[in-house]
Amino acid sequence: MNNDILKVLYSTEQIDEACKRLGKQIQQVYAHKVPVVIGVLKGATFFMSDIVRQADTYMEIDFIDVSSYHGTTQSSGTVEMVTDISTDVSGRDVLIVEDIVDTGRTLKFLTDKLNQRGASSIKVCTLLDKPAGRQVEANSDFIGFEVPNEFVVGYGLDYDEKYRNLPYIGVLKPEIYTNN
Ligand SMILES: O=P(O)(O)OC[C@H]1O[C@H](OP(=O)(O)OP(=O)(O)O)[C@H](O)[C@@H]1O
Ligand code: HPA
Ligand SMILES: [Mg+2]
Repeated sequence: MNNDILKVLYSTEQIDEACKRLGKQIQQVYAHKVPVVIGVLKGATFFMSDIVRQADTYMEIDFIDVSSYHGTTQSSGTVEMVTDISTDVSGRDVLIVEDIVDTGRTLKFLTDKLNQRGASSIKVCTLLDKPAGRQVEANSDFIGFEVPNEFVVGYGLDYDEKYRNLPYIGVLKPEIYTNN
């Protein structure tokens, strides 16, 4: 699997540092609240589990599974809900935890839905922000790294459902895409 990587963008150590930094920011912002922290499956699996343990503050956690890339490097343009949260977010402070904001469609879908359900505040923490990919407006409150306009894999991010278990974030060799 490692042989498929062209270059590493963010090492395990850099990701750990970003999680510590963002966790402390979240701890401060929610010091006197009990937010519902929602991890967006599947990509944010590892980031979610790492970041919540860096914030020494009360919180509830939940997960939502949405999908729009379906194994490819291009957004289908339509965000589908696979599995919803079980928490009632009405009147609650919500923090969405994403692995990446690219076109912004997934984040818009989620913030629209949570607003409709009456969340009293919605903030967003994303490990990666790819502003060059943006198709719809989508802003994050806590950002780990701003990534260049390349398709990235690892630490939860997939290509064709694979590479999520790489402990770092990188770019695949071009032949991996062309051979698929
Ligand atoms: O800003 P966008 O262009 O909407 O892209 C960002 C979203 O796309 C990916 O999810 P994907 O649909 O691939 O599902 P997955 O997390 O299960 O891989 C990623 O994990 C984000 O949730
Ligand atoms: O660059 C990416 N990599 C993996 N999944 C993604 N989903 C949106 N952008 C990306
Ligand atoms: Mg994906």
